[in-house]
Amino acid sequence: MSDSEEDVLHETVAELVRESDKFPKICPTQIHYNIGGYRASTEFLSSAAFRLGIIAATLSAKLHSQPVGVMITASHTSPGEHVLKIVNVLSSYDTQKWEGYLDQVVNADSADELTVCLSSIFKKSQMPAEKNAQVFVAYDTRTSSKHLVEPVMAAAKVLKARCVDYHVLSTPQLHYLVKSTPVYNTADSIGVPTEEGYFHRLSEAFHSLMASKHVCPSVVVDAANGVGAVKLKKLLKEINQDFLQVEIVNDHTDCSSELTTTSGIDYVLNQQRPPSNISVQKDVRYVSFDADADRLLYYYNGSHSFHILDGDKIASLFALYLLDLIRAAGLQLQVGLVQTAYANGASTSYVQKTLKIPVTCVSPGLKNLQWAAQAYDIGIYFEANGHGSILFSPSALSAINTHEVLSPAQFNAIKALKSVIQLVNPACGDALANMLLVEVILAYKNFFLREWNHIFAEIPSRLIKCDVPDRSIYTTTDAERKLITPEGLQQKIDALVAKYTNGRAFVRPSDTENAIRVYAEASTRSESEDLALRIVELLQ
Ligand SMILES: CC(=O)N[C@H]1[C@@H](OP(=O)(O)O)O[C@H](CO)[C@@H](O)[C@@H]1O
Ligand SMILES: [Mg+2]
Repeated sequence: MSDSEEDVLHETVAELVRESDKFPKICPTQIHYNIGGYRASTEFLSSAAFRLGIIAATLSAKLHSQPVGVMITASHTSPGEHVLKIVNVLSSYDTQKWEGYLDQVVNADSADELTVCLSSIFKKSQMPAEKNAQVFVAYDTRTSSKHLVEPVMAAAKVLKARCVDYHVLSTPQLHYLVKSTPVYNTADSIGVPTEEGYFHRLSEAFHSLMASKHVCPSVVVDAANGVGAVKLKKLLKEINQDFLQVEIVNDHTDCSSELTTTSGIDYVLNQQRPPSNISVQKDVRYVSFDADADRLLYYYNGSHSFHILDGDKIASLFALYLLDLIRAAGLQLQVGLVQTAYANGASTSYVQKTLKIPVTCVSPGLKNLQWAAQAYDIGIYFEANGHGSILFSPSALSAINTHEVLSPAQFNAIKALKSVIQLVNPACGDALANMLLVEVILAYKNFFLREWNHIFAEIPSRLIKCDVPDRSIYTTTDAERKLITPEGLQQKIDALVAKYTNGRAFVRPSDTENAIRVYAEASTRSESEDLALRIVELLQ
């Protein structure tokens, strides 16, 4: 670094540190960037947002002006809390290193510490030379979310980055905007980089896939009083009503209201019942989103019971459809499924034994699933909680785009594959896109939810969250399915599991909450419950 560059670096760091005084760090404890981003009380996050803005701009400069997104979302947090997430880049680019930088900067306590930290990071990344960084910010509908935009913008301004405030967006929309913005004019043209471009991409693909179907499904969507309500209404304006009828409930968009605690995916999954204000009618299908609209699940009332179609069922449905299309097109492409240990064992068996495609199990967290999905030509990845998408490798895209079609059936299959590529979100789970794809497949298969549900029967399972004083004593291996420490505990769990028919269980520390999660499967509901509770006793 030349002397003049050193001078610029010192000046910039000094200016950033001065500016950071406007967003003082008041959080008494350290916070860590984990698989869900930074999650903390809103009042603690304004300093984190400023410092995250610095890292976002630095990262963008390092990536030759590729935009870096900052999403401010309430997602599944309780009122008074927020999540700050770096969008897109951190799942693919030197994750550990940059997450480490982030934590150092965000947790620096004094001006001196911040100065040392920033100087070191800037030196390592050859900043702050004029590099035309770009930072895109967006927030969800929670009233307090937009207050965290200002600190991000302030940081970007000091670093002379181009900072765009996209206002209210769903998390997957911001991913789309970051991913579709051309850099170096070599955009792989996933679509026009505007919100309209996003809606157009979805509606065009959906219309093309539904064109030959003679059904008009009717769906009730619980938008969890989140951003999905606003965005789904916009999308529906572009969707031909002959193809899909949607009624939206829980569409209050200030999700600090009490209502979020009785709606949305997490409520439905944890309580195993519909949102409290929905009375589920027989033969109607229902969907719940989470508050930032990157996750979804379906449910319905059968003759005697309530059934949830979660991420495992959605992933299996996607696999079933893609295999059909690939076969019909006459393509040789390897489809694989990526899951976490929370995937129901029956879904893993179904995909491996019935669909005969490989399954990879990875640690929870979408970025882990996305990495693993890259190993396949077409990698379907889903967490049981409804978060997932499909990744098409560059060679799969090229094979599909250049395939020589020999019959009308092959032509139709290739056309459908191209539309699926257009429909799914290339960067993350997307409740809107995935709902449209589910509807396409149900129409194609002539399935109602019952038929879809019956592709396999879940092994009864139970998930329990245990609060513990110190989760750091729990360490794991094998995609977080086995405990290394506390010593001897895994052997005790194995001994318990062996006593149950179809028993499977694991214990892991949560990455996002100060808790331990216990998951158990066994042949009957009461046995899975019993196994989980006996493991909880072991922990205590
Ligand atoms: C059992 C479960 O649902 N775990 C969730 C949860 O992770 P934990 O590490 O279990 O807290 O939050 C993650 C981030 O949103 C998500 O990726 C993951 O699936
Ligand atoms: Mg979410």
